[in-house]
Amino acid sequence: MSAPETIPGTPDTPLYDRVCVIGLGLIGSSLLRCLMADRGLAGEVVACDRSDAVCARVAELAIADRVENDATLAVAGADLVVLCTPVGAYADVAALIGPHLAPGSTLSDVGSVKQAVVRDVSPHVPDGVHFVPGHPLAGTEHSGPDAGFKELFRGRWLILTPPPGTDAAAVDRLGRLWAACGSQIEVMDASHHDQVLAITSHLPHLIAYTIVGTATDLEETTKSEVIRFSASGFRDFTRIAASDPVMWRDIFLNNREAVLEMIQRFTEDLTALQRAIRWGEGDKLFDLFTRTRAIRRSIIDAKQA
Ligand SMILES: NC(=O)C1=CN([C@@H]2O[C@H](COP(=O)(O)OP(=O)(O)OC[C@H]3O[C@@H](n4cnc5c(N)ncnc54)[C@H](O)[C@@H]3O)[C@@H](O)[C@H]2O)C=CC1
Ligand SMILES: O=C(O)C(=O)Cc1ccc(O)cc1
Repeated sequence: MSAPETIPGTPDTPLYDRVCVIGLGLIGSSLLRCLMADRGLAGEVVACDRSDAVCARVAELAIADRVENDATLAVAGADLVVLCTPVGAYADVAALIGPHLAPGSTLSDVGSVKQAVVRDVSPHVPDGVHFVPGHPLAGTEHSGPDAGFKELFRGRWLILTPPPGTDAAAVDRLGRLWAACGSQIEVMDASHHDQVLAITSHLPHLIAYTIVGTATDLEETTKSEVIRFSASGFRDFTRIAASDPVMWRDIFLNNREAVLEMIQRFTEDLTALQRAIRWGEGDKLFDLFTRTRAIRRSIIDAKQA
């Protein structure tokens, strides 16, 4: 699906009458900021988090019309509810809010995995509520409501994974909301999403956690040198390895099959490189590094096109 050309809504006739965002960290608070900046998207913006401190901070930042600590009250009368908690909390949150979702409303999310989300949330979605899972391919290593910003989704992909048979109008309407936040929309099935994200996002994060963990386990003197002299390669890994531990624990536990398959393939390729280094097979190293450089260049070219 390409970005729709129609104007998403106006303050008089907004795209959704009431949008409720549950989980007010980096992603939830960025979405709130987008909704508050464009009053054609939501007539009323309701924010909900289980943490009193987070609710208080969101009220202070004034990035919602109303802040609710109780999710059952927060979702009442909303025609769009977006789950923005770590995915490990989805089953509990869905069980809690399911009976309170308005008929005809849409339930969505921003979770980094999609098959487990369908597994955990679908059983709690009442008949007549449209369930349209989503994933913005946009983020940082920071967490919490202060980390969010309204430009986060600009120029980034937003993947929707509606289960077969989902109402097309509900999918289109949600796509228009994200397009208005600056995202480019793609629709795919949940299992394909999880395969693609396992190699493009989940494995890179696992490698970063591993490298930084390995450096941390080095003896004290070497460790302090690593920190002191860390060049850009290692520094990039430390940025990614600073990502939220709860969120990433939940991602790996909930995309187990695809991640394990990618680890297997990666391990085999790493072993091949290990052999090439051991036996001085410079051609093999050169050939691989030449191919990977071409991939990097094609990504940059595609971005500039
Ligand atoms: N951080 C990133 O770069 C990206 C994250 N995502 C997805 O977005 C979701 C949220 O991630 P972040 O915003 O980074 O997390 P975050 O850690 O910044 O915020 C999560 C918020 O959820 C709240 N929360 C946790 N359990 C809750 C519950 N049971 N009920 C109500 N609130 C609850 C926490 O109090 C916290 O305020 C995750 O599912 C993640 O996979 C998607 C794209 C990028
Ligand atoms: O900070 C980075 O480099 C990221 O990769 C952010 C990110 C984290 C999780 C996602 O599901 C999508 C994007």
